[in-house]
Amino acid sequence: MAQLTLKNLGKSFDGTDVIADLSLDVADGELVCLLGPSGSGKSTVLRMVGGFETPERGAILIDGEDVTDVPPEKRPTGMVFQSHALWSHMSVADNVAFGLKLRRLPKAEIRRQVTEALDLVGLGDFGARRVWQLSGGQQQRVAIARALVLKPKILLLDEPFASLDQHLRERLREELRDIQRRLGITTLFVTHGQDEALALADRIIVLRGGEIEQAASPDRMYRSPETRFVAGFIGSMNFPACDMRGGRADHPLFPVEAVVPNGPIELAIRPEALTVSPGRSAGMSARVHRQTDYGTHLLLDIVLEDGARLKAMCPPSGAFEAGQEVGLSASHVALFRDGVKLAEVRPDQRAGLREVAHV
Ligand SMILES: Nc1ncnc2c1ncn2[C@@H]1O[C@H](COP(=O)(O)OP(=O)(O)OP(=O)(O)O)[C@@H](O)[C@H]1O
Repeated sequence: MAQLTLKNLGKSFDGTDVIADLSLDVADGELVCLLGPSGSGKSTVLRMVGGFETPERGAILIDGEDVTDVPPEKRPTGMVFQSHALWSHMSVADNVAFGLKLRRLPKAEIRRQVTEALDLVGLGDFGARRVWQLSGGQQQRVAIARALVLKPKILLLDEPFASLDQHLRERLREELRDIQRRLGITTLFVTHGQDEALALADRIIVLRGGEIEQAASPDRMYRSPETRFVAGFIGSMNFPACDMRGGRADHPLFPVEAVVPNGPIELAIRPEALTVSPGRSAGMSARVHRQTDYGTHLLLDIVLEDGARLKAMCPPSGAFEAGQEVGLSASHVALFRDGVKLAEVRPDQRAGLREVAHV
């Protein structure tokens, strides 16, 4: 199918750099999610790839061919927007057929391709309906069919499911993933939902202030965030602070040995990496402040003696009471200083935690 290359892209609005110098390779058939907070430049990157914004610097290549100055309608890209921009008075089939008509394909061929595209998104029987007669999820499926019917080399989606309720969003996400795999189409998907990115992507690109903060598989992004920003942005994370002295973090609950220069650090601990047991911790008192039952797990809000708050995930069977004193231990801790990861440590039977990976 197709490979996408972004080379040193730069874009500013009103004299302010929104994208400073962004380079990215998307492999043939890969689904890449651009993830980041509002205003981080995700849509701007996508719109530049689609030809709706012009970069001031850099180049966009599709299969090695420079398309930077090619207008959107001539690019081998198909775009799906959050607001699907369908013509509500027209039939579903006519909406999907629109681009093919512009290409002046024979009528019978248009009908065949429209049917094929609607079948692909599970709307084979809906061709004659008016768009306004469809649900939000069905309308978004039509928008995807309309993009795919033109057989683009690259599929671009800008928060396509953001306006749908959670169940529908999850279903459409799975359907899109199936379609994308079946077609093997190279895809760039913009979202600010980390769960969406974790569920969909082959690779996640976290954008922050128009720059790539980290690029990694969902698994790696979750298990081994490289920066404090990514650690806090993806999933839930506790960040108890302490000092590093003589190769030892002096946190009373989470003593960590690591080759890290002395000075203040933050320990990054996932709620599911904390083990909570009844009784008092050796180093410092910790009490359950609140317990929320999510069915699949309990989420404990724990207050430490020094006032710090931690979230801990427990099996649904291990209920605690508010105010109960508990013991805590961590199975995986990363050390951050000035926003950057210094080391990652896992437990050791002899001495609590010791360093296993030094970054
Ligand atoms: N046409 C425009 N004119 C002026 N500023 C713009 C324009 N488009 C985007 N911007 C600015 O560029 C920055 C990046 O915007 P962009 O829409 O790419 O971010 P985003 O990460 O997609 O955010 P969101 O998740 O809110 O859609 C923002 O500060 C935005 O205000």
